[in-house]
Order: sequence, then structure tokens, then C-alpha cells
Amino acid sequence: MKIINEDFRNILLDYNTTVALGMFDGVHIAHREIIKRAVLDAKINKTKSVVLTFEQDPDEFLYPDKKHKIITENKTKIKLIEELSPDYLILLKTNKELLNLNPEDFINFLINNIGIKKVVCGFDYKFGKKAKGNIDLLRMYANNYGYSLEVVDEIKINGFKVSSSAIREKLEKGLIIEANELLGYEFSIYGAVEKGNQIAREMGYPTANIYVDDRIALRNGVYATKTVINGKEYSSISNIGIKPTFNGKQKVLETHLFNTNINLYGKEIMVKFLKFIRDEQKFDSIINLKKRIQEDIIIARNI
Ligand SMILES: Cc1cc2nc3c(=O)[nH]c(=O)nc-3n(C[C@H](O)[C@H](O)[C@H](O)COP(=O)(O)O)c2cc1C
Ligand SMILES: Nc1ncnc2c1ncn2[C@@H]1O[C@H](COP(=O)(O)OP(=O)(O)OP(=O)(O)O)[C@@H](O)[C@H]1O
Repeated sequence: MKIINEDFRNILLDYNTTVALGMFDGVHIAHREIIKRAVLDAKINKTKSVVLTFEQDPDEFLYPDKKHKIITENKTKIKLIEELSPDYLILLKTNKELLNLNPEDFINFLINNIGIKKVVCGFDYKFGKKAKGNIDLLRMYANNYGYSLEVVDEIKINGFKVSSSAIREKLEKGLIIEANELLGYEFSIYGAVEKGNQIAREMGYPTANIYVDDRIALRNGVYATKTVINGKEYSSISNIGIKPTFNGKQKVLETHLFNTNINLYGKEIMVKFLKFIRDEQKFDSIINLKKRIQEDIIIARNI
């Protein structure tokens, strides 16, 4: 997968393409269906498959003072989309000029710069200035401009629409099992392992630390997890939070792998969340923290 992260005016693809459109926060079940259909269509019709999205959510760009929550930051999102094997992932630089394009101008951009022969999107896809463009408009222009449109009908689970907003709400409550059901995979955070303060190692449970984006919606706390390193999966336990016992400020994901003693510094790992165990707490002593972590490990091993 080739990644293009550019201002929209600098992009010019020299191919016929099948494009999947959306913000794709979380790359959930419905997003996956859209991307898979685009990839399949491109194979059949010998075009290039393109996932077209924004580097930054337009809502966050337009309202920077609003507290913005996300399911996946770009590093993890790129990894998840890569697993679906499109030829290109385009992360458009989010700027005023892009957000000011009328829906018709955005369609022109898709035709002239992206080379669309086919567009795949969801039934409620909105685009262009003030989100005024919709699938009716895309359909109206299709014949004249020589592209076709494939719309994915509403995907529901247990009677509710799968949506990034619903998943963010579940994550904020630590409802990881419900969130995973809507995602269609286990909620994951991907990153490079950095050095911590080595205190955990002294306490007898070495951890791999990843500094995580503050905007990630997941409730701080302890989770049973699985960790993938170089394609191999390990059982693990993770704490996401700021380590209040040590008056920490920065959000860190700390993962302790069971039954292994490999050096993870500098390695890229994918942590997959299975079950919420408890909230992160401020302990009055390191001994009590250690005791509690030993209990957490027993719980996690049983999950
Ligand atoms: C399973 C687990 C649970 C944890 N729970 C808490 C907690 O409730 N409160 C807290 O302040 N730190 C918690 N931590 C983080 C520890 O404070 C941390 O491992 C320790 O400070 C060592 O950090 P270091 O890796 O930077 O040396 C937890 C860590 C793990 C692995
Ligand atoms: N449940 C769904 N069924 C079918 N298509 C969907 C569904 N949810 C999203 N889509 C489509 O996925 C693409 C990406 O949309 P977007 O990222 O805005 O999704 P969303 O999950 O609805 O997010 P939000 O909850 O933030 O509005 C769009 O084409 C959208 O129509």
C-alpha cells in the first residue's frame, strides 16, 4: 500500500481508480465492508484501489476548542487499512481550502486528480462544504462523468447502526466487548516501544511502554490484552493511563507479556484489547500497587 499525505491540489494519480470514501475513524465493520468492496472491484475491473480520507477530522479542524475523541490515531489507522490491501491510502491534508470545496468541486477533484471510475461509500456519506454533498449528488453526476457508484446499505448490529460515534462512547465507558463487536476486530493500539522508568521491571513485571495519543477515547484502566509482535501473538495485561501513583501526566499504554522475556525496546507492537478489568487508581504505596497488579495478572491470565 502506497501512502500519500498531501494537500489535495498536489495530488494527481495517473490511473483509473476505484475509491472508498469516508473518515474511517476506527476502521469498523461498515468501513471494512466499503474498503473490501473497493479492493475487490479494482481487482475485477483492473483499476487501482484507493482509500481516500482526511489526515485530520474536519470537525476537529473546524472546532479546535471542542474536546475531540478518536478511536484510532493515524499510525494505527494506517496499519488497519493496510491489512485490507488497497493499492493507495490517501490522507488529504485537512485545510480551509479543502473544506471550502463545494460538493461539485470535490467531485471534480475525484474525477480530475484521482481518476475515479468507481466510487464506493456508505448510504449516509456526506462531503463538500458544510457536508452538503450526498449519495444523490454522486449518483446524479455518475453518468455524465463516466464513473459508477456502489452504495453500502446501513449495517446494523443488534438493531443499532454501527458508527464511529457509538464505538467512541463504548470505549469511553470501558465497554470493550461491545466496542469490539461493532469494530469487527479487537480494539487495537499500535506503536513503537519506548523506555519507561524501569520501575516495573524492579517490581517483577517488565512492561513495554507506548506513549499514546491523548485523544484516544478508551477509558483509563487495566485490561486483559493480546500483543502482536512480528506476527506472533502473546497473552498480556495492559494499563492505559497516567500512573497517578507516580503523579504522571502523560498518557501511556504499558503492557506486560506473560511467559516471555524478550527485549521490546524499539520494536513495533500491536496491543489488542479483550476485557476491562478495573479503573486506574492512585495507590498510597508501591507495595499496594504491586499487590494489586499481581491480582490483576491472575484475573487476566484466566481471560
Ligand atoms: C497491570 C498494570 C496495572 C497498573 N495499574 C496502575 C494503577 O492502578 N495506578 C498507577 O498509578 N499505575 C498503574 N500501573 C502502572 C505502574 O505504575 C507502572 O508499571 C510503574 O510505574 C512502572 O513504570 P515504568 O515502566 O515507567 O517503570 C499499572 C501497570 C500495570 C502493568
Ligand atoms: N453502519 C454503516 N453502514 C453503512 N455505511 C456506513 C456505516 N457507518 C459508516 N458508513 C459509511 O462509512 C464511510 C465513512 O463514514 P464515517 O467515517 O463518517 O463513519 P461513521 O462511522 O458514520 O462516523 P460518525 O459516527 O463519526 O459519523 C461513509 O461512506 C459512511 O457512509
